[in-house]
Amino acid sequence: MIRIIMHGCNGKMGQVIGSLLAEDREAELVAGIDVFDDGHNAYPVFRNIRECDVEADCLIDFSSASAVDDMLDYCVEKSLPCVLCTTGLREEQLQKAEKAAESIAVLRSANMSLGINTLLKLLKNAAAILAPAGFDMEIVERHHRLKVDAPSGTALALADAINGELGNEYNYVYDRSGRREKRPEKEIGISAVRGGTIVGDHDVIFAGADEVITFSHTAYSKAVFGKGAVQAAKFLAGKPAGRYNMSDVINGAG
Ligand SMILES: NC(=O)c1ccc[n+]([C@@H]2O[C@H](COP(=O)([O-])OP(=O)(O)OC[C@H]3O[C@@H](n4cnc5c(N)ncnc54)[C@H](O)[C@@H]3O)[C@@H](O)[C@H]2O)c1
Ligand SMILES: O=C(O)C1=N[C@H](C(=O)O)CCC1
Repeated sequence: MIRIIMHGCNGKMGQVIGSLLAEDREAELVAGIDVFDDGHNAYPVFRNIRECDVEADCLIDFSSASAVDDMLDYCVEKSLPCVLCTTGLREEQLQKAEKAAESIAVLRSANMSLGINTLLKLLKNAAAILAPAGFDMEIVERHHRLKVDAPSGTALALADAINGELGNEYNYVYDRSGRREKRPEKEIGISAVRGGTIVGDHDVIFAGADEVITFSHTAYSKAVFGKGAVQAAKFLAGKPAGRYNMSDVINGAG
């Protein structure tokens, strides 16, 4: 059995992971960490990660950006592989995750779904053909009203996949309201919509002269993220230090 610690266990994603692992024959939740706890979980919950003394093979994190620094310190100290799913991290935190990957296995992915990870690959081909032909690129994401970070980590990852393919020459534009000028060529517009219970929609629009091609991904339930995270934890347990991503899991690398 692979023993997993759930960081952010009483949040929406933490509870999804709990339900998935309750039915899993290969992995189990051995402890949870959350600042809020009403005692309803079937595993021990610690309000402070420093208090968690439970042995485990991997940690899954769906918490809050403000909780990620302590979580990374804990994983490094305990030599615990970490599936880092929280979004909205600052640049210094991304660097800290890179540094942690020098001593433990770290898999960071803004979106654990198979669909988005496939889209990340498809976009590279599309951008390589369409951008030189003069197509403008815009990303529109839509999420539930409780989401605190904007734009979504996924929207940024989609933009990075396109930009990386194009030599990182494009600027990201989040707000055009103060501008009075035509759209420059080398930009990727990223727009965020928040409302209701939308699980997560991403449209990547390539707009050319007289034609538009749109790649759309819709998550219909949070289970798509949860399944990917559990799959990633099983993959990461026992792996040597290094930075991993969802394509390693999907391709079954190593
Ligand atoms: N990578 C993905 O596929 C993916 C999918 C969904 C959500 N997310 C991201 O995961 C994060 C959590 O999402 P959610 O919808 O579950 O949010 P949520 O607000 O429902 O849950 C977060 C939980 O973390 C807890 N928390 C806050 N500070 C903490 C701390 N210091 N220590 C321990 N626990 C703490 C909160 O009490 C809460 O229970 C967000 O950043 C979200 O964008 C990523
Ligand atoms: O519900 C959320 O919050 C989500 N966050 C991730 C992001 O920011 O991209 C993935 C989709 C759901």
